[in-house]
Amino acid sequence: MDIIFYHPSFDTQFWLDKLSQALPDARVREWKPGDNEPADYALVWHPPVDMLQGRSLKAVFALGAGVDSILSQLNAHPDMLPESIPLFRLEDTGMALQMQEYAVSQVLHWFRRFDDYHAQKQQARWQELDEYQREDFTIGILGAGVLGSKVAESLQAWGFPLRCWSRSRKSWPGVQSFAGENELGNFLQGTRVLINLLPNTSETRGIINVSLLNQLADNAYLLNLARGVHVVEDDLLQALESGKLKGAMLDVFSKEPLPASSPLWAHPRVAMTPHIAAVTRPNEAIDYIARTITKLEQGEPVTGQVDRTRGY
Ligand SMILES: NC(=O)C1=CN([C@@H]2O[C@H](COP(=O)(O)OP(=O)(O)OC[C@H]3O[C@@H](n4cnc5c(N)ncnc54)[C@H](OP(=O)(O)O)[C@@H]3O)[C@@H](O)[C@H]2O)C=CC1
Ligand SMILES: O=CC(=O)O
Repeated sequence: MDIIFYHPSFDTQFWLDKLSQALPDARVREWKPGDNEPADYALVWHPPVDMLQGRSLKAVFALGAGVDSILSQLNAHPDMLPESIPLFRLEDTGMALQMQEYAVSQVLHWFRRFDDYHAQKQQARWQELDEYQREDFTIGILGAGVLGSKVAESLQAWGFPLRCWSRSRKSWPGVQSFAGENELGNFLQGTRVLINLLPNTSETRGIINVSLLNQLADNAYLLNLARGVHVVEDDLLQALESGKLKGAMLDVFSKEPLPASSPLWAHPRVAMTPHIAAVTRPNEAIDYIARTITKLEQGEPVTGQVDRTRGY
């Protein structure tokens, strides 16, 4: 079996060595421009179109959880990957724990008013503030998939009221489930901390806009862990100015790296990280890919296949 690998920034040799160890019968090689030799599987992130075009592959694996970039490439070049070739993505493979760490630490930061205490420190001000109450700190998670479900689980341990919003209804103990567009308004009403873990699709792009933000509880917080294009950045700034939003923590931006001219950099109530909320962990990812390829070869059922019509 032949496997081709392409990632613009990973340590390719490390991946080739580890993949060869995990799949000893496979010949694994880095794809380079001009390589038209046959291959059975392709492991990719932001692949050049000619890497995949015209190949009769058994499957393609995206080396991340979100497949928005490869699906948008496919929109522009539908012949790059015919529908008959399944596309897989990474399901968790170590990302859920990272998302849990990020979400729990940020929610507790806001709940314990460390943002306010930090602002007071800037003014050398020693003043005890009123404590927030858990019952006023309802957390709403947009997206109740692999990562959203794990984030909900970790926040449950802290006793916050929890709710989630997805396309299909969930029945998770202790989490109120809202499903579909018709229930989005009820989901937002009373939500104090909004955590975004939606995929980037034509239905979700721009979803965090002025109309959505206005439906949140007053003095709400936004934690965007999914994609920058979910948020209309001008509307976010407006909601911060009006006081509707007390703070925002952003890991992702509509343009990355965030341009130096963005007003988000200097905003005192916006914190940010450079798209590191959950990075691909090579060992776990290789383990998942090797297991999935082995099952595909044996005709066994697998998980992680992207529904290209749905967009995630
Ligand atoms: N910042 C970072 O470092 C990282 C960001 N990400 C982002 O996180 C996203 C989520 O990942 P993951 O949890 O694995 O994805 P999943 O596909 O497992 O979950 C997606 C969830 O979103 C819901 N959803 C999709 N479309 C809609 C819609 N139109 N209306 C309501 N709900 C919708 C789905 O509903 P249903 O359950 O009904 O299908 C599902 O619950 C990724 O797509 C990626 O963009 C991922 C990894 C790292
Ligand atoms: O943003 C990262 C991903 O895996 O998706």
